[in-house]
Amino acid sequence: MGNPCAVVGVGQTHYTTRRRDVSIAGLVREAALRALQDADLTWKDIDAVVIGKAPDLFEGVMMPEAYLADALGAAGKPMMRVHTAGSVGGSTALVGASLIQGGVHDRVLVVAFEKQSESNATWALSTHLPFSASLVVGAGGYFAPHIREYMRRSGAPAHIGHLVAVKDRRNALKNPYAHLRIPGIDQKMVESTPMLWEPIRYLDTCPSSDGACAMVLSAGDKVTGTTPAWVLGTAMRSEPIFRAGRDTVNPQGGKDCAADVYRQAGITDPRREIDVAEVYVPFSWYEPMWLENLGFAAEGEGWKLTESGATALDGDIPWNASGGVLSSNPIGASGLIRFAEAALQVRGMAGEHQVDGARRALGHAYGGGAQFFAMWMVGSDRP
Ligand SMILES: CC(=O)SCCNC(=O)CCNC(=O)[C@H](O)C(C)(C)COP(=O)(O)OP(=O)(O)OC[C@H]1O[C@@H](n2cnc3c(N)ncnc32)[C@H](O)[C@@H]1OP(=O)(O)O
Repeated sequence: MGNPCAVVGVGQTHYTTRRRDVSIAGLVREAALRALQDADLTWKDIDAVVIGKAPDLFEGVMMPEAYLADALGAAGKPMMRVHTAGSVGGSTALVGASLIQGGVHDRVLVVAFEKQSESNATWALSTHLPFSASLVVGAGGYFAPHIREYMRRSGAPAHIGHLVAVKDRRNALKNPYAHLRIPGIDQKMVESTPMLWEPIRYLDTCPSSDGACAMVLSAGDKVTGTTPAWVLGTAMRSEPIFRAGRDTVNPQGGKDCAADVYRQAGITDPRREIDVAEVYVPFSWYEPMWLENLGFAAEGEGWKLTESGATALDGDIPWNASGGVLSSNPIGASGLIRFAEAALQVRGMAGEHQVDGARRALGHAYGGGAQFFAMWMVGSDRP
C-alpha cells in the first residue's frame, strides 16, 4: 500500500438545489478553504491538486479544471482531473492518496463538485436524445430494471426501499450540510409519493444538488490539525457496461473491489469489523443490493438486514449516518463526500450523526452503469 497516508482536513459546502450566490469556482474554493482550515494549513502547504467531477455535459462547461486551477491555488503546481462517472469523487480521493503513498507528494488537496442547477443531468443521462427518442429517462430509468430483478431474485417485499428512504432522511436531519430535510418523514409519506421509475417513488430517489467537497491528504510524517483518519486500504475496479454474462444486479467489479480493500485493511467479516459505512445509495433499493455486493450479507439476504434495523444509526452496522446520497447528490462530489464522511466518523468529528466509538469506516462510490467502483477503509489507528 506504500507510505502511510492520512486525512487531515475535510471541507464541505452546504448541499442544496441551487447555489445561485457562487460560480463553480466559488463553490470549489469554499470547500477547499474549509478543508485547509480543518487541517490548519494554507494554500502554500499544498503540493498538488486532484479534481473530479461527473461528465462535463452536466453543466455544459467543458474541461472546467482548465480554469479552476486559479480558484484552487494550483497555479504553478501539478493539477489533474479524474473522470469515472458517478464514482469519480471516490476515485479522486484514491488518486490523491496514491500520490502520497507513492512518495510523490507530501500534501495533496482533493476536491470534487457538481453544480446541477446549471443544467439538467437527468436529460443529459437519457441516451439517444436529441437524435431519437429514449426509452430510458435518467439514471432512475436505467437502474429501475436492475432493482426489479433484485426483487425478483431475492423475494424482497416492496416496502424495503421505503425503509431506507425514511432511515437516510431521518439521519440527514442530524447533518447540517444535507440537502433534503424532511421532518416527520415516514413510510406512509414515501408510499404516497408519485411513482417515477417503477418501483422507485419520488421519495425513494436522490435529489439533484449543487455542492462541493474537499479533503487535505497528508503523508504520515507531515500530519497536522486535530485527529487524522488513517488510510487502511484503497481499491478501484471497472468493468464494461455491456458484456455477455455481466451481472448488473451484483456486479463482479464491486465484489472484487470490496475484497481487495478488506484484504489490505485486514477485514475478514465486514459486518462485525467495520463500525460505520458511507455507501453510494442514490435510489433506496441500492442499500440491500450493496449490502450483498460488499459482503455484509449473503446473496438474497441484504433486504433482511435492512429490515432488521441493523443499518440504522443505532443499529450494529450503521450505513449512511450522514443521510447519504439519498439526501444530497451533487453527483461528482458524492463519492468524495462518502469518503470524507467515513474519515469524519473515525476522527470523532461527525457531530450529531457521529457513531459512538467508530474506529474503522468504509467509504464507497459507484458510477456509470454500475461499472466503476472506488472504495477506501479509514481508521483511527495508524497502520
Ligand atoms: C451515480 C448516480 O449518482 S445515479 C443518480 C443520478 N442523479 C439522479 O438521477 C437525480 C434524480 N433526481 C431527479 O431527477 C430530480 O431531483 C427529481 C425528478 C426527483 C425531482 O425533479 P424536480 O422536481 O425538477 O427537482 P428540482 O431539482 O427542481 O427541485 C425542486 C424541489 O424538490 C426538491 N426535491 C428534489 N428531488 C427530491 C426528492 N427526490 N425528494 C424530495 N424532494 C426533492 C428539491 O429540494 C427542491 O426543493 P427546494 O425548492 O425547496 O429546494
